Order: sequence, then C-alpha cells, then structure tokens
Amino acid sequence: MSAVEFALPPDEVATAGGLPISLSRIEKSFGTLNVLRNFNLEVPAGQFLAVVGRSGGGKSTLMRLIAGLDTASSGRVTIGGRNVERLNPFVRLLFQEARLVPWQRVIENVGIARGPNWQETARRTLVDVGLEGRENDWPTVLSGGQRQRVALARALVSEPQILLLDEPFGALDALTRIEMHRLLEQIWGDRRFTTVLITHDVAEAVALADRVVVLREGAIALDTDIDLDRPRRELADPLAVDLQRRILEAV
Ligand SMILES: Nc1ncnc2c1ncn2[C@@H]1O[C@H](COP(=O)(O)OP(=O)(O)OP(=O)(O)O)[C@@H](O)[C@H]1O
Repeated sequence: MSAVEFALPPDEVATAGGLPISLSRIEKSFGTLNVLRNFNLEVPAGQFLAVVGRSGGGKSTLMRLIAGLDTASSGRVTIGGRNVERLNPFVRLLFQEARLVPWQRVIENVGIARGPNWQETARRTLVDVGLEGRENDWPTVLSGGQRQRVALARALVSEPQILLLDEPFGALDALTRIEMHRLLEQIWGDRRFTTVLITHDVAEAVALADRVVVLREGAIALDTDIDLDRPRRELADPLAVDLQRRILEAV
C-alpha cells in the first residue's frame, strides 16, 4: 500500500489516469459582481485543458470551484460524477509561487503525507521532476525553476487524478518556462491526470493543451481543440501560430 492510499478514505482510493470534471449551469457572484454566468464546461478524463483570459475574467474563481475551495452561488460542480464539496485528496494544485516550507528540506516538502515508505515515494517523485540527489537541500538554495519542480513533485507524490495549475510558470524566465513545459507534458503523458492550466500566456496554452477555452466576462468566448503532434515544439508549427492568433483575438 502506498503512502497515498494510506491517507485516503476507502471510497476515494485513486485509480490510474484522470477523472472527468463537469460544471453545469454555474452562477458565481461576489455581491453584485457576477463572475460566472450560466457557465457550462465538461472536461473529459485525462484531458489537458488550458483556460486563457484577461485579468479579472474569472479564471481563478473557476479553479477554486473545481478545487472545492469555494462554492458556486448556484449550479453543480462534479468530479467523476460526484459533487465537489471540499478539497479532495485526488485533486492537487500548483500556483505561481512554490509555497515551500522554508524550514523543511526538499524531501520533507514533497512527502507531506507521511504514510509508510513516504521517503521512498518522495525520492522517486523527485527523480521524475529532474531533482535526483537534491532531497536534502533547503528550499533557499534552489532556483525559482527548481522550487517549482519541488512544488510539482509535492503535487504529484499522491498520484492525483486532477491537477489544477494557476499560472504555475508565470514567474519563471523564458528558457526555464520552456523546460517546465517539456517536463509537465512528459509527466502528463505518462500519468494522464486531468489537467486544467490557467494562464495569460497564449503560446504556453498552445504548447501544452489538448484544448483551449477563452474566458471573457464570465463566459466562454472560444473553445478550440489543439490538434498538434506531441511532444510539442514551441512556435515551430504554422498551425500553432494560427491557433495562437485565433485565441488572442478571442481574448
Ligand atoms: N473573494 C472575492 N470577493 C470579492 N470579489 C472577488 C473575490 N474573488 C474574486 N473576486 C472578483 O471576481 C473577479 C474575477 O476574479 P478572478 O480572480 O477569478 O479572475 P482571474 O481571471 O483569475 O484574474 P487574474 O488573472 O488576475 O488572476 C474579479 O473582478 C475579482 O476582483
């Protein structure tokens, strides 16, 4: 039994791959501000979805609803057909800041669920994100990209079926960002968790996602599949450039 299974109630034990996400007839307001209006979205199991939009368009609100960190004013959010009522152990989040615990070493930051063999599981996950041999480092000695790798390992260690990413690479330099794209694409390709990536970066959305949704004023302004071969090569394909142009126009 893995550390993860140990931490989950029996009816929530993870199976391989991803779970589908469904939002139907969602209304979400803060006071008089309607952030999402009659909002519907189906994300099939294992899909890599990117949500693009201007600041204030409701992207983070959408993610918080899927994560169970906030509730809709009305409508239904389900994961694997079950209502989302709280943060579930099979959903993991990654933010722009790595949010590591500064007084814990890398391995302790990753092995948050201290079940049996947690160190072994954490070490293996660190290898997966390219941080072999760094388990005893303190977060302060790591670069921004390495800290984000630790945060990614911490998200992956429990083998989530849903990964929610809110501008995870927004603070990284361009080359590190591309390295992280390749890493994430490869890990997602192996594990096939359902992924929702929130980003301002249209090139990033096209480089990573199976499908891009443009969120504008609380509604979907564009919903397009990204039928490009994998592994993706940033900007290399004329089709990618055309898709970026279409998405930018919708934003
Ligand atoms: N807890 C809250 N209370 C009141 N208003 C809120 C709250 N959370 C979000 N809002 C408002 O809802 C709108 C949508 O916010 P949200 O953070 O979802 O947008 P976003 O698309 O993620 O923007 P950004 O890209 O800047 O993060 C904004 O006008 C924001 O000010």
